[in-house]
Amino acid sequence: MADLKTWLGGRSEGRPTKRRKGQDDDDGGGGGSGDDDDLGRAIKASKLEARVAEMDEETMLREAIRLSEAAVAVPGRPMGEESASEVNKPSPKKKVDPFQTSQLSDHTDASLLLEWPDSSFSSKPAEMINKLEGSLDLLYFRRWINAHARQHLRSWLLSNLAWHRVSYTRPSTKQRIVTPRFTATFGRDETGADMARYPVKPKEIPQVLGTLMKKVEEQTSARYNALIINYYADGTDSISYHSDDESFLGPLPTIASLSLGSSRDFYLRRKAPADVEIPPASTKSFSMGTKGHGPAASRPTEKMTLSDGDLVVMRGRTQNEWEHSIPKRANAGGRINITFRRVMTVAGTNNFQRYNRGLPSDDDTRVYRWDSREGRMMPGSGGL
Ligand SMILES: O=C(O)CCC(=O)C(=O)O
Ligand SMILES: [Fe+2]
Repeated sequence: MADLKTWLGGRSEGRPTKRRKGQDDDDGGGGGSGDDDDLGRAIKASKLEARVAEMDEETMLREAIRLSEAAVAVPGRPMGEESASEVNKPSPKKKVDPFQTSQLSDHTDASLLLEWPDSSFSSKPAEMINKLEGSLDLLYFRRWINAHARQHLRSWLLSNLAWHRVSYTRPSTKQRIVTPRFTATFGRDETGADMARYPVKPKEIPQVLGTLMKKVEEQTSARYNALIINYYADGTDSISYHSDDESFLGPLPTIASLSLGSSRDFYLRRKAPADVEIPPASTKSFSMGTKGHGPAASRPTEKMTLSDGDLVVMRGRTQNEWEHSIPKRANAGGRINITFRRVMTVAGTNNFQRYNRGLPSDDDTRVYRWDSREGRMMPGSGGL
């Protein structure tokens, strides 16, 4: 077993997690800033912020299911920044629509969204975030999309997309998982496979998103063919620690992630190298790849805040050696995140459909649409 100090500071090869996209959708929590010196302070702070960091895996799962069910039952907050005093108030009775989606849906600047002129984007060069000998390799374009364009994009997404709240029963534990966020998925088959090989046919990438994807490709020097769009209604929605390191994304996948709406913490945590033993998370029979308490809490972490318009690109060995998460928070309004990635196989695309759009056999096959009068997602029909 490698010495922990060496592991914290030194070179190591990561070990891919066994989680697939969307599996065990509890909340990771935990983490902190990346430098070893700051680690204790950061962990303490992050534990205060994310109470789930203290829970064992089983409790986290139960809590996640409870919270995500509550998030469906309780009206979510509309997107936009909120003052602290507004948080935890009962849902407002009057219509609150800070994105003015009702007004914009008729007046959405179609030419802006279809052509995406260069003036919609910041020309500032990316900040490069490189840690632990390049194992973490990020490009960070703050406020990449300008305010006008991102408002139109948000409105367009909310007005036009059909969203899913995927639920499924985990085969190993028979536990019912409700993913604590809404998702929409689009993709393009580039394998030339017979469409019969897709139990759920990938949805064609809408033109607005296809042209945006081209801009992201130019900016990030990579090619993509699959989009996962996440909508986090409020701070109870989250994505737990995971890596997008599935083999169908290729050996060193580049994943670009665009944020719209309320700011959220984005935590990255180094995986345990293959030669470091991680004690089990609890005495219960839960095993979640490299997740766990104890040494997990002392892994190098990097904490960022992703704000409206920010574009982050995870490159190189990042997915192999690090995990990332959006932890639950008390204070958060609505947020949309669009991830761009390149899926290489039919099985990969089917995996995305499974974990982001559900299957006809799932409990909840409802489609959700944004209701601008209610200011939240409601079961509905239609949409892209
Ligand atoms: O919401 C985010 O910023 C992260 C989403 C993510 O990690 C994913 O969809 O794989
Ligand atoms: Fe991810």
